[in-house]
Amino acid sequence: MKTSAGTNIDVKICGLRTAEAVQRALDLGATHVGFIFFGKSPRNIDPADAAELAELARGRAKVVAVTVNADNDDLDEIVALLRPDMLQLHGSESPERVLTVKAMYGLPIIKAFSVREAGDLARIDAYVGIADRFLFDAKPPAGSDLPGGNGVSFDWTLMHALDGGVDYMLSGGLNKDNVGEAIAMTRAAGIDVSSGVESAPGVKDITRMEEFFEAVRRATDRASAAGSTM
Ligand SMILES: O=C(O)c1ccccc1N[C@@H]1O[C@H](COP(=O)(O)O)[C@@H](O)[C@H]1O
Repeated sequence: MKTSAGTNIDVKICGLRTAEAVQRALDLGATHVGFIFFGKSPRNIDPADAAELAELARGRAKVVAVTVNADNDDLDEIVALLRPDMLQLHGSESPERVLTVKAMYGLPIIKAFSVREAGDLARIDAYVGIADRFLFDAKPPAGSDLPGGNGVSFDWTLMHALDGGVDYMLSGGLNKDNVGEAIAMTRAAGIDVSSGVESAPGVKDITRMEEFFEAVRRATDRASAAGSTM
């Protein structure tokens, strides 16, 4: 998303399920639109339905298929129908599995990692040069069925320990009230939100999306006024 100050930050709106929400996300400046293929999620969508929605985004934003430890049959169906620009692997996929999936479809991979403490970041080492982008999300709360989309944040100061060259998106409990602080604190190249722009699980709220983008715009403008190279 290009801000009024001319800076760039990627904004991914995840878990879209209606044409209205996709259209509004695009109009507001989403750079990535995410579709969730995980049966336990309230945002789960049938690949054929997602494919229809993806046509609205084609050429305007990157279409991202979000999967969790998906097998080849499921991935084949999702990729064939959706024709995503990127795959987000949000489970416990090994580096070898990421390499295999990347080779199978020739698509860039966003590999998600759940973070609670500093040691969790070391897990990315094995994926450097394999995953195209990292995504840091909070660890799910105890008892949750979902590896993501839980609306919980983690300690963003942990990101300060990352090598400056690591290209990553930040997610986990972002909303209009905290996204500015998250951007200022981490200088993430992209942010990703799902439940923080919903009125109920799986139901995107247009006003909340507008407020979210406005908060991102304010934060990036502040960062650019302060001389950040964001
Ligand atoms: O959103 C989901 O339901 C979901 C399900 C399974 C894997 C990932 C999922 N979403 C991802 O979770 C994070 C953060 O979500 P939230 O903003 O805290 O609700 C985000 O990266 C989504 O892509």
